[in-house]
Amino acid sequence: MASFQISNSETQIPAQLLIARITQLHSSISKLDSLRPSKQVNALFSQLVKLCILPCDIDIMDLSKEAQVMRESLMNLCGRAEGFLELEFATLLVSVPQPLNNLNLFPYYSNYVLLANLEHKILLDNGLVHPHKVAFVGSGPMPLTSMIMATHHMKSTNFDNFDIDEKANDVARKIVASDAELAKRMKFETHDVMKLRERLGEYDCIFLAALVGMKKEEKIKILGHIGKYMKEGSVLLVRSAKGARAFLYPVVEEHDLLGFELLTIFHPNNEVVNSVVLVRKPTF
Ligand SMILES: C[S@@+](CC[C@H](N)C(=O)[O-])C[C@H]1O[C@@H](n2cnc3c(N)ncnc32)[C@H](O)[C@@H]1O
Repeated sequence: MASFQISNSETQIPAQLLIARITQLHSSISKLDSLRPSKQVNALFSQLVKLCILPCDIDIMDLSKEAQVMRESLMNLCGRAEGFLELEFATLLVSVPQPLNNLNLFPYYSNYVLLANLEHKILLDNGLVHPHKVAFVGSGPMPLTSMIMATHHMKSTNFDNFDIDEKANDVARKIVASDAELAKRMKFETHDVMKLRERLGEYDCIFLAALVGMKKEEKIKILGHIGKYMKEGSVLLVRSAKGARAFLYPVVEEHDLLGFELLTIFHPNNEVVNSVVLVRKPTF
């Protein structure tokens, strides 16, 4: 297939052209020996992210079967690479003094700052002003959202971070430990979200990371499980994706959120990748 460069113009990119280019990148990424950070891996993924945030009128529901299979594979490759990137960077970070002063060196730090600002504004606009307790499910080795929220927006809130991966929690705990006040408010526990039950009823707000529940049926099961146990009147912030960004992350649609009151769905058009879906558990 001819290789072509897509200009960064603001005009819409034809969907077929974008899908062809993403398919090329998927083929290159699939052939990599490792997804751990390297010059080659980083270059391919940054090209992919740049493509997926271009203005393009693409609906993944209209994809061909072949393109749907490629998308599933690409999302998993991206999720694994993101995990490796976070683990490698977090491990490096805890080897230097004052790790919290160096978060901005993380490649996607500015995206997370923009995403946290957006998510905080959406929470404020929907009446969540000073939450006492917040849970972040799928916090990872680099819990940037919790840390940015706790230090910039919710300065007296307690964050319980849950991740299925003990290694992720160990290194995340070390990053935060360098700030005694923050460490008091930031806990990290190793649990599969599906094994959390009454605990989920303790929170005013629960964040569900985009990478928790990669397949549609898995995501719906997780949403139903959280909905069953979260306390009435509390809110759930679900990260989703739209358009070409859906080649990077799973899509959560309104009809996936049975039993919830939909408060807002926000789709970014800047360098932020995730869409933000905010729902509330109704009070009966
Ligand atoms: C790498 S982090 C990336 C978070 C990213 N910023 C996002 O919004 O998705 C995603 C984390 O979700 C965790 N995870 C995946 N499935 C999970 C589950 N069922 N329960 C708890 N954590 C899970 C993974 O271990 C991983 O560390």
